[in-house]
Amino acid sequence: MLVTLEGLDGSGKTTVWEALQKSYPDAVFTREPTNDSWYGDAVYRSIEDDDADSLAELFLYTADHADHLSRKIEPALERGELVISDRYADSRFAYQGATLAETERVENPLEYVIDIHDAFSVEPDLTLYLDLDPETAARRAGSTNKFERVEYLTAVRENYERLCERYDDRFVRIDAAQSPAAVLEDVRDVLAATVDR
Ligand SMILES: Nc1ncnc2c1ncn2[C@@H]1O[C@H](COP(=O)(O)OP(=O)(O)OP(=O)(O)O)[C@@H](O)[C@H]1O
Ligand SMILES: Cc1cn([C@H]2C[C@H](O)[C@@H](COP(=O)(O)O)O2)c(=O)[nH]c1=O
Repeated sequence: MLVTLEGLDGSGKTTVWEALQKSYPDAVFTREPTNDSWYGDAVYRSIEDDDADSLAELFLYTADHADHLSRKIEPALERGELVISDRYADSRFAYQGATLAETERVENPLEYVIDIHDAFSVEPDLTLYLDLDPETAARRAGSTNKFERVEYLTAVRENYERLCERYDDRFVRIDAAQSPAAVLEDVRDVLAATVDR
């Protein structure tokens, strides 16, 4: 089973992902951008580049995703393991969908990014969406990179809203404005009802 954690920068995904490692010791914990491949290194270089080309950046993230799938996720799923990923393809849909809209490079940016993935990606079974307002998200994240701006995060959140509607069979919204303990409790309840069933 593939479970993904999604949300704005600072919404608390990594905090939850780290806490879950104790509860699911046999699961494969992974993340995007990856932090163990040169594809991931290239993505991080692009994140630091304020002038990165928006389409080139989309394809760097997507290359990292393709490698992540074939090298780690698909083999784990074939072994019947639980995979929990801190960010996944929906981050691309939401973030690069917003970047491409800002730079007006393609028509229907969200559809464009989704279509690129359709041919090869694996859809998650469950997506835990940590929903938080952009102001709190940017403050928590510390506005350390070009993505962590309130205006941009507002557009990203609007895309996540579209994804919640489109993929309502797998998206579960968690109120990420709660205390860390309350967020984790909600996450554990959802996992208990799906993964542990
Ligand atoms: N529920 C919460 N309430 C208040 N602060 C929180 C909460 N969850 C996490 N934080 C704090 O907010 C900051 C960002 O948390 P975290 O790194 O888990 O977010 P993230 O969604 O993984 O961010 P990013 O996508 O930027 O990596 C950290 O300082 C963390 O301690
Ligand atoms: C996977 C992915 C990520 N991003 C953005 C979101 C963040 O601002 C950075 C790095 O992610 P982290 O969780 O804070 O380490 O990258 C993106 O724009 N598109 C993606 O596909």
